[in-house]
Amino acid sequence: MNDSAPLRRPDRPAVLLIGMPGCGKSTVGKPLAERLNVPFVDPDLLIIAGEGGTVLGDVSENLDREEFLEVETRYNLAVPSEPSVVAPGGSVIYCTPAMERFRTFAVTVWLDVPVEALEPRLGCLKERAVVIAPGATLHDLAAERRPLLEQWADLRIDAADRSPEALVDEIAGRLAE
Ligand SMILES: Nc1ncnc2c1ncn2[C@@H]1O[C@H](COP(=O)(O)OP(=O)(O)OP(=O)(O)O)[C@@H](O)[C@H]1O
Ligand SMILES: O=C(O)C1=C[C@@H](O)[C@@H](O)[C@H](O)C1
Ligand SMILES: [Mg+2]
Repeated sequence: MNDSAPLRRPDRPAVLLIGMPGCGKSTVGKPLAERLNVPFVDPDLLIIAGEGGTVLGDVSENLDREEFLEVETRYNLAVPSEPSVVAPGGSVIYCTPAMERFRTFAVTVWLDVPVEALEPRLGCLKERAVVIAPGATLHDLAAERRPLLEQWADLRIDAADRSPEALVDEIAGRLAE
């Protein structure tokens, strides 16, 4: 990731949002897609629809970590390589084959939100099926994921204390640079 490099990548028509669970990928992704006039894709919703259940926890409850990530990888590999805004679950950064494929057609934007702001946003981590080791805290998870987020991101957005509308403005502006 190089924060100062020009971002516009005409050969990459999609935008992939990454970040910690609850950072706002789904919330920001939808209006961003409207602004860019492209479809919005939330692979978590496709997983629920395809695997059955009403929340991701219904899908993950009988799967171990690796089995769940295999399911997540499979659904993310099936996202069309077309103009779109894609907002997968935060754990997509562990799905290396899917991330490598996204890199061929999407600019990856990391919504960076501090743990203190995430805690009140996140309800039940189990219902959300957050991929977190037993006994680990959100701080532990953020420390584990930060290097991966840095590795995959083309652009990091400081998304603390900012409305979804303000984030859409900033991301759309950076994409147009
Ligand atoms: N910029 C923001 N300001 C305040 N609250 C926000 C903001 N973005 C999202 N939220 C709230 O945070 C919660 C989680 O947001 P969201 O579901 O979009 O996160 P996510 O990044 O998609 O998480 P996941 O990785 O679990 O899919 C929601 O209740 C949403 O309303
Ligand atoms: O960041 C995470 O670990 C996750 C976030 C959820 O939205 C889901 O995508 C998934 O169950 C895991
Ligand atoms: Mg989401």
